[in-house]
Amino acid sequence: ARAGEPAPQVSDAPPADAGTAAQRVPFHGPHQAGITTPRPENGILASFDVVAGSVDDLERMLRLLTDRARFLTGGGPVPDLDPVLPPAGSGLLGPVILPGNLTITVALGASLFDDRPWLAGLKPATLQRMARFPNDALDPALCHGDLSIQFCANLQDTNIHALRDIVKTLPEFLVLRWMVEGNVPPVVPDAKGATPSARNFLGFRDGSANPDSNDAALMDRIVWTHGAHEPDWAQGGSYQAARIIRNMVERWDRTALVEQERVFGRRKMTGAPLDGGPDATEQQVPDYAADPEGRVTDAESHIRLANPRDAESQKNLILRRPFNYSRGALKNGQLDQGLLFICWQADLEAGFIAVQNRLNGEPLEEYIKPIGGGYFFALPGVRDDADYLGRALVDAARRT
Ligand SMILES: C=CC1=C(C)c2cc3[nH]c(cc4nc(cc5[nH]c(cc1n2)c(C)c5CCC(=O)O)C(CCC(=O)O)=C4C)c(C)c3C=C
Ligand SMILES: [Fe+2]
Repeated sequence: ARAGEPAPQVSDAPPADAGTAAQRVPFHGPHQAGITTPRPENGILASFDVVAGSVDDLERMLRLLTDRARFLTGGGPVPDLDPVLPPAGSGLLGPVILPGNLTITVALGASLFDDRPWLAGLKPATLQRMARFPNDALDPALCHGDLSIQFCANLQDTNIHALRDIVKTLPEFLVLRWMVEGNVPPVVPDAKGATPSARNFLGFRDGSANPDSNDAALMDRIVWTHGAHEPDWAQGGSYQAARIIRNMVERWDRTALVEQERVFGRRKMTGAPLDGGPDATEQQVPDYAADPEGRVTDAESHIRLANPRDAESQKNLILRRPFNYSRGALKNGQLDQGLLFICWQADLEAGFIAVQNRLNGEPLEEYIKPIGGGYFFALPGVRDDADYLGRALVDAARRT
């Protein structure tokens, strides 16, 4: 404490930063936030079963969701109610909600369409139920769902507050199926002010070769749905592939560094590709044409299989936006840690499914185990105060 200021007490809350608490991501726009938005420190992915037997139900649910998301991401005072009633909110954030960089991203699963004849013809072109891949050990309690909501914010309490608000407001429509909490460890910017990629729980920088999320033309091509094969209502949305992938961290921490680097095809500390010189950074682009036999970068390495960087694989680019998760210990005494892998693409089959099929059998499989997840379609954005999430879908359902 400075002179004259009271010394901090055990019972004081850790001081928050007023600037970051007030950070606000615009809710309105052609696309939903939380997809090309830079990741804040914390995330939650929650999957729900939907109770909606008619278009009217669906409309009421989507309007309610929109209202809550608009308020929670914008912030403002919580209304005072008669004390004989439950309070308007959980109170977790106090009487005035500070947005704290919150984004709420709503996406629909294939089962929402498949189980409802009045939506059947309107399913996005490549939306489907997630099928098992060879290395998967899927827990049914952690898979699929009619609707996903991704919460991202500076503080996990902001996400939890938003989740509790939505669970409380929409009990007649939403039944929680599974949820995973994750985080992205902050990194000190380098001397030039650039921030390197965050590390995952295997200790490697994750995100180095991600497409540039500030390149709007690139995002239009690889992230946002477009084209005559998609229903009109779905233009400007995006497919979400979510995978809960356990990391066998005890085994990994006993694996030789050369093997760890061979498995990924990158240096552990810098994130540079293996064909880079001693000063190479994670931004350096590997040159596979100069290494056709895979002597420097193993042909089976994670990055080479995920993106062989040939003309053909250009159409398989995806935007990865993952979170690390750590949720205690398993009954066998192992740490329960992993990656909440989330990626976004304009076409699920050309994106995640094609990349995962190339990765099947990769050496990394010895250290990871996918245990859950699902595929969802993020609705196009909410244009203005008069609009709501999925309005075009509801209008189309009424016409058919
Ligand atoms: C199907 C898609 C992918 C899954 C599932 C996946 C899981 C996964 N990845 C890591 C760690 C790293 N991945 C890296 C690169 C990378 N990964 C994918 C796809 C999936 N990863 C792609 C498309 C790429 C980029 C390849 C390229 O363009 O060169 C890296 C290297 C650094 C980086 O670019 O991010 C790491 C490290 C883990 C731990 C994991 C599952 C637990
Ligand atoms: Fe990866």
